[in-house]
Amino acid sequence: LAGHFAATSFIRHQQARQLAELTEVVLRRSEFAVDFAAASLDDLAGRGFANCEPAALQAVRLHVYQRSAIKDVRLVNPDGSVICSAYSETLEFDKGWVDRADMLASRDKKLFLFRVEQFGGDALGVLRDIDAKKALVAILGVNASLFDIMPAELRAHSEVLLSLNNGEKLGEFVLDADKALPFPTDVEKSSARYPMRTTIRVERAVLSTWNTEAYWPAMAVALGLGVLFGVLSARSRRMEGPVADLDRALARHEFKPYFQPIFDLETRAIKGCEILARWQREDGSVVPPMNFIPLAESSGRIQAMTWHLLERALSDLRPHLRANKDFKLSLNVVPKHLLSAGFVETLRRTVLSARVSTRQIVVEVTERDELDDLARAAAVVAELRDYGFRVAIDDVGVGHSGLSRLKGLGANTIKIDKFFVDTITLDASTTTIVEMLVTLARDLHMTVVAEGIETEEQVRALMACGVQEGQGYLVGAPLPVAKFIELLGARCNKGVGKPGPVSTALVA
Ligand SMILES: Nc1nc2c(ncn2[C@@H]2O[C@@H]3COP(=O)(O)O[C@H]4[C@@H](O)[C@H](n5cnc6c(=O)[nH]c(N)nc65)O[C@@H]4COP(=O)(O)O[C@H]3[C@H]2O)c(=O)[nH]1
Repeated sequence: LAGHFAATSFIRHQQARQLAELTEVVLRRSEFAVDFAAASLDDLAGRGFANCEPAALQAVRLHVYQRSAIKDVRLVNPDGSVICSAYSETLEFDKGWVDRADMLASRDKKLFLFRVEQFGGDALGVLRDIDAKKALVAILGVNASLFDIMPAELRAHSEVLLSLNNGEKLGEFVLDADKALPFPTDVEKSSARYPMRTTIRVERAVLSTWNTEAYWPAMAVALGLGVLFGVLSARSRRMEGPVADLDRALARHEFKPYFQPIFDLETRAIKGCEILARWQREDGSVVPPMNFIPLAESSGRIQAMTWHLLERALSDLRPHLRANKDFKLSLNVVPKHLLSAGFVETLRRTVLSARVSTRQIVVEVTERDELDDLARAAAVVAELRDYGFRVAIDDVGVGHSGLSRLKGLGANTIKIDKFFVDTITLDASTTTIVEMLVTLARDLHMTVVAEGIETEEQVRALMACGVQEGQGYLVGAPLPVAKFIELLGARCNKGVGKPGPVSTALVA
């Protein structure tokens, strides 16, 4: 009975977690769309197009044409009334245009959101103050496909909604709009940055069948856990702290750089690689980074580990880096380390003493944790770039920062998370997001790298969105140095320029 109870509550807990994650995804995508609109308006204002001159309006129309999510751009007075519109004919379709007083303020005090009713449908107005006399408004079609994320079993029994904090609906994904869901349960998340929230509404009855195939495994786990708990608690009394383990491993140089190729999607030429840490224990077992990076970070060991990995990687790949000056080596750096005193100087010294050009080193900063002090981070990025280093923002799209923050950072490259690559061939919503990212990257003169590419189909979909570089098992998993060099050699002998078949991929 205890096993049954544990298994059922495990499944309920899993379901609640999955629904909360899906709601979070919808919220992130919606924030992303607003970020995109705001960045587009900033770009127009920065280029001096916030006026009604025919040449400016023509430039704005071109801008709108290139961004399918943005339907129109208007110049407005401080009270919100329209001065002129990129597409003046759309003005007559407006069904009520709200005053400034009825627009909702964002955390960024120069950005307001409101609902626009157009063509009988809902759209989102994003107002950006330019100066005391004028503001720009982007009308954003909150594409229903942005929310097309529900698993197949739930699609017909759920709704995905986006609304403003005043309750007005901005967009929804519903299979049958005429049919209300019987006995729904709601999971809701509000944005911290924008006055809006997302809701996933699911028919309660389908939850009793969703994922219940996990019942017997969960039951087995529940029973097994009882035994394990006894064993573990006995063992933990004998165990030393895990931080001591880390220190010992550092002293014994057990942290090894593995290398994952970064390739040109069209030619499949290997343009560089990312260093990914592995802990190679004395007994030969290999521990993945997620099992020790968080601890290394919280215990302050991440800095020593990062420098060790870089030195080792530079020495492993020095002949290749010196022979091929276009080859780039990417290193993961956590925000805290990036902002620590002496980071740039130590990096420069380490790279120069290996006699490698700073131009070949890419500092990858993860965006998963919020970069609290954006101004300081931007100053460090500027200093790095002055010395010739390149800077990439990792995990874009799943992290905490908005695109406007990314823009302020001044990095060279955006890395699109595997999360988006996984679904790009499955749902239209991912394509919309990736297209937005690529457009924005192009505006900001940034390059885009997609992570976690496993299939040719994904390569084709990413290329169609304008992505040029990627990494993933399709060409190579993270490899120990000998295997990585073997892969580089095999590629050179084969000659690049033609897509490499999957058979040339190596696994660690
Ligand atoms: N299923 C699948 N997975 C793929 C594919 N291509 C790449 N991956 C995995 O995706 C992760 C990409 O690295 P990341 O986003 O930088 O994410 C990294 C990075 O954030 C962190 N990390 C790894 N090494 C270091 C390090 O030296 N320093 C720091 N600070 N973080 C590190 O740990 C994360 C996880 O690293 P890994 O486990 O090596 O996982 C790597 C890589 O092995 C694919 O086609 N399919």
